Amino acid sequence: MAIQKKNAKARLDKYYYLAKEKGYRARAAFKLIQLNKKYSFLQQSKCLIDLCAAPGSWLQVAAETMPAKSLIVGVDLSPIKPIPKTITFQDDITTERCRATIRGHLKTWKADTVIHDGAPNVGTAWVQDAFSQNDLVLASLKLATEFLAPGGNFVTKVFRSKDSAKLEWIFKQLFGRVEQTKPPSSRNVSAETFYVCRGYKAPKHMDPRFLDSKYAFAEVEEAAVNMEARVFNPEKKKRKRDGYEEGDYTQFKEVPASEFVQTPDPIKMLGSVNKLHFRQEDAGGDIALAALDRLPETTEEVRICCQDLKVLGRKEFKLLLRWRLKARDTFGLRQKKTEDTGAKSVTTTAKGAVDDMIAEAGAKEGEAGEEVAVLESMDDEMRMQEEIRAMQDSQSKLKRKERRRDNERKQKEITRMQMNMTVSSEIGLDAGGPMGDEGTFRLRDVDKAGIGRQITRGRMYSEAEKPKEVEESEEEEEDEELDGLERELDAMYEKYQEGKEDRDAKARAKRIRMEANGDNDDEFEGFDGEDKGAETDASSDAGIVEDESGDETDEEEAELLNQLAPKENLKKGELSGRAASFFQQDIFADIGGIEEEPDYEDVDLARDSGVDVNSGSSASPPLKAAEEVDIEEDSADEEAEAEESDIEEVVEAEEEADWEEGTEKPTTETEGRPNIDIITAEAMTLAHALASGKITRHQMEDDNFTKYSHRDVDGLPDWFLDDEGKHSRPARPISAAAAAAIKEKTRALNARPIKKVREAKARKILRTARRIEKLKKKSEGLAEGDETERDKANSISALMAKAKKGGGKKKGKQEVKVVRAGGQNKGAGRPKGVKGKYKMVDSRLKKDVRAEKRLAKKTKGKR
Ligand SMILES: C[S@@+](CC[C@H](N)C(=O)[O-])C[C@H]1O[C@@H](n2cnc3c(N)ncnc32)[C@H](O)[C@@H]1O
Repeated sequence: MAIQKKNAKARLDKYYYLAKEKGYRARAAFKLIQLNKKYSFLQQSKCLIDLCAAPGSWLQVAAETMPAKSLIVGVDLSPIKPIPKTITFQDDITTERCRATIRGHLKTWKADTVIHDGAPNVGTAWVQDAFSQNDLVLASLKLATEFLAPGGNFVTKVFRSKDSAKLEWIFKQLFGRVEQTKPPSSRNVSAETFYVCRGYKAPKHMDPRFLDSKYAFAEVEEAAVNMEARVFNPEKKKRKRDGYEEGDYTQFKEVPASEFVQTPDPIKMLGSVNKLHFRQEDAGGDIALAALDRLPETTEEVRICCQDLKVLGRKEFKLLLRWRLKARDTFGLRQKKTEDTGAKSVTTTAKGAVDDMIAEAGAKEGEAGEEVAVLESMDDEMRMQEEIRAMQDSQSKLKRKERRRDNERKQKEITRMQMNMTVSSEIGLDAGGPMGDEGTFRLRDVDKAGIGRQITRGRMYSEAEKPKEVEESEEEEEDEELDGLERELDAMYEKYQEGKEDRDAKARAKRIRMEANGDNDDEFEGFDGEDKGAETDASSDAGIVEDESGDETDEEEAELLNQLAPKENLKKGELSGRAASFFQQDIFADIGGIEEEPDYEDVDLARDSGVDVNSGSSASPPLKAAEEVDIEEDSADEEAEAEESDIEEVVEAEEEADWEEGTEKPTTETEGRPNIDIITAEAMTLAHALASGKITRHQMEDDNFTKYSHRDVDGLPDWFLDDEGKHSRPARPISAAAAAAIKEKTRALNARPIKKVREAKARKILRTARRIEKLKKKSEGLAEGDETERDKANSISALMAKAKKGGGKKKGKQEVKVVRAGGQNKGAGRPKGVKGKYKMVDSRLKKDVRAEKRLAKKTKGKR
C-alpha cells in the first residue's frame, strides 16, 4: 500500500500541477501543446477532429490555438463536458454510426487535422494492451482517411511494440512526411510515442485490407535475427526498439554449458543467452555438464567468458567456439569433414573474417557432424587471400594514379609547346623520343585522340578533351552523371531566363537584340577590314548602340531634319555637323589640325575595331579616323548596361512598329556605314587614343591579346557564359577626360526632348516651310498679274499675315459667341443654352457696330 501511494504521488508531476493551474482537464494537454510547438499544425487548421477526446484537454488546446471560427469536433466513448467553440459527442470511433455523426457535423468540410490520443481499457497483459492500442490507432487512421483533406495532418499516439513498425510503414504509404516523436511531457516510463504524419496523399482507391488489423498486423515471417552479427560484431549494439520478442519476456537467460556444446546452432545460442553455467541443477545431475566441467580444455578463461556473454568481444566468442569444437571432439559428437568440403569452404567464404568464423563454427549445421575440421589453416589461408587482394587493390590504384599523372604531364607539355614555352627536344625525352613508342607527339596518337585539328588551329588543349584511350570506365560513368546534371542545370537556367524575361522587359529586349545580332560566340577571326559583316557583328558583339536618328520613317520629316545639317553643303575637308560636334568635346581639345599623311594602318585598325573611317577625305587622319566613330564595347558598369538596354529597347520597339506598318526597315546605315554612337567611357578613351595617335594598330593588337582573346567557349553552359560575360571581362582603361565627356553626353542626352516632341517640332517646321513655299508661288502669280503695285503689295502682305497666323482659322480655336443682353438674358450669369466663350452685348452696341460696318462699306465703294 505504501508503495502504491508513493507511485501515485510520483505521477503527480509538474505537468499535472501545470494543467491544474492553467485549467486544462488533463496533463495530456501539454503533449499536444508540445507537439504543436514542434510542428505547428493547429494554427494552420480550420477543421479538426479529435478522436478519443475525453475528458477534453486536447480539445481545449485546439480551441485556444486554432484560428477563430474553426470547426472542432471531438468524440469519445466517455461523455465530454461541453467545451466552448467545440462540438462533442459520445460514441465508439470504430463504428459506422460514429463516422455518420462526424459526417453530419462536418457537412461539406474536410478536416485539416485529425488527432488521436486513444487508449483502450488497459490493464491486461502488456502485449494485449499494445495490440488493442495499435488496433485503435488503425481504426482512427481509417476514420481519418475518410475525412482528411489532401495534404492534411494525422497525429496519433502509438504504443511501442512489434506492431508499431508496421503502423509506421502504413503511415508512410498515406502521408508525405511521417515523424515519430515523444514530447517531454510524455513520461519516460511510458511506452507511448507519437507519430506526426503530414501531407495526406488522399489516394483515390485503397485496398480495404490495407487498414484492416487482421492483415496489417498479420504475422509475416520475421527475418531471422542476425545472431552472427551479434556474436561477431558485439561492439555494434542495436537498440531494442521493437519491444519484447514474442514469448520472450525475461531479460536474463542462462543455459547449461553442455547445451551449448550439444546445440547444432552455437552462434544463435551465443547471441541470445546471457550466461553459460556449469551448475548442477537436476537432482540426478547432468553427466555431460560434469564431464565438461572437468575437461582440461575448460580453462579458467573459458569459464570467465561463460559468465557474461553480453560483454564478450569477437576474440572471446572465437575462444568459446573453439572450446566447443574440442569438447565435441572429446565427446565424439563431431565427424571430420571430407577434405573436399573443407577446401570448398575456404574458396567460397571470402566475405571476411566473420564469414570465416561462421564456417569455422559450422553455423547452422543441420546435424552435429557437419563442422569444419581445420580451423587454423582456414584462418591463415583466408588471411593470406585477404592480404593478396589488398595488395592487388593498392597496386592497381597506384598504377591508375601514375597513369593519370602521366597524362596530366603530357597535357601540360602540349600546352607549353603551344605557348612556345618549350622546345620540341624538351618534350618526350623520357618517353623514348618523338618517334619512340611512347613519344608524346606522335601525330598518329594525337589524331587518334581527336585533338589534331584543334592543335593545328592553335586552340588550347583542354582538360575536357582527354584522349579516349586513357579514359577509364569509372570516369565515363561519372561523366554521364555529370552530363545529366548539366542538362538539368541548363534546363533550369533556361526556365529562369524565361521567367526573368516575362518579368523584365529589359531582359526581353536584350535577348531580342542578341538574337537579331546572331550568335556572338563566334571565334575571334582576326582583323579584316574588308569584311563588313564581321565588322557589324563585332560592333554588335561589343554592344554598339545604333543612333536613334536612323529610325525616322517619315521621309519628308527626315529630309527636313537632314536639311538642318545638309551634308552636300559641306566643303571638302570640312567636318559634318555631327562629327564637328563630336570633336567639339573637351577631350579632343588638344588635337589640332594634323598635316601629316594619314597612317593607313591606324585607319584600318580603327575600322576593324569598329571605328568607321572615311578614307576618301583629305581631312587630318586622326580627325577623320574618329569622325564617324563606330566603336562600342560592353559597358563596364551596371549603370551603363541599364542605360544601354533602355536605348535598345526603344530602338527595338520602333523597329517592330515600323515593320508592322509594312514600311521598309529603317536604315541603320549611312553611306554603307552603321550609325553608331559611343556611349561608354572605355570606347571614348580608345577613340581618343586612336584619334590623337597615342596608340597604333600594333599596340592595340598587343593590348588585345589577353586571356580573353582566345577563350574556348565550346560546350560551356549558357548560365556560365552569361555569368562570365557579366563578371569576367577585360578591364579597359578609362581616362578622366573620357569619363567626363561621356557624363556630359549622357547629361545632354537626358536633357534632349523625347522623340515625339522632336517630331512635333519637325512637323511644325515642315508645315511652315510648306506654307512659305505656297506663299512664294502665290506671290509670284500676283506679281505677274495686272493689278496695281499697291494692290499687289497689299495682297502679298495679307498673304504674309495669313501665313504668319498659321493659315487661317486655327483648328480648335473657340469662337466667342455674341449674346444680346436683355430679354431672357437679362441679369447676371451665363445665358441659357450658351456653351463656351460668350460676350454680352446690348442692342445699342449691336446697332452701333452694324452702322459702323455699313459706313465703312460705303466709303470703300466711293473710293
Ligand atoms: C488518454 S484518454 C484521451 C485524453 C484526451 N486526449 C485528453 O486530452 O483529454 C483516452 C481516451 O480514449 C477513449 N477511447 C478508448 N477507446 C475508444 C473507442 N473505441 N472509441 C472512442 N474513444 C475511445 C477512452 O474513453 C479515453 O477517454
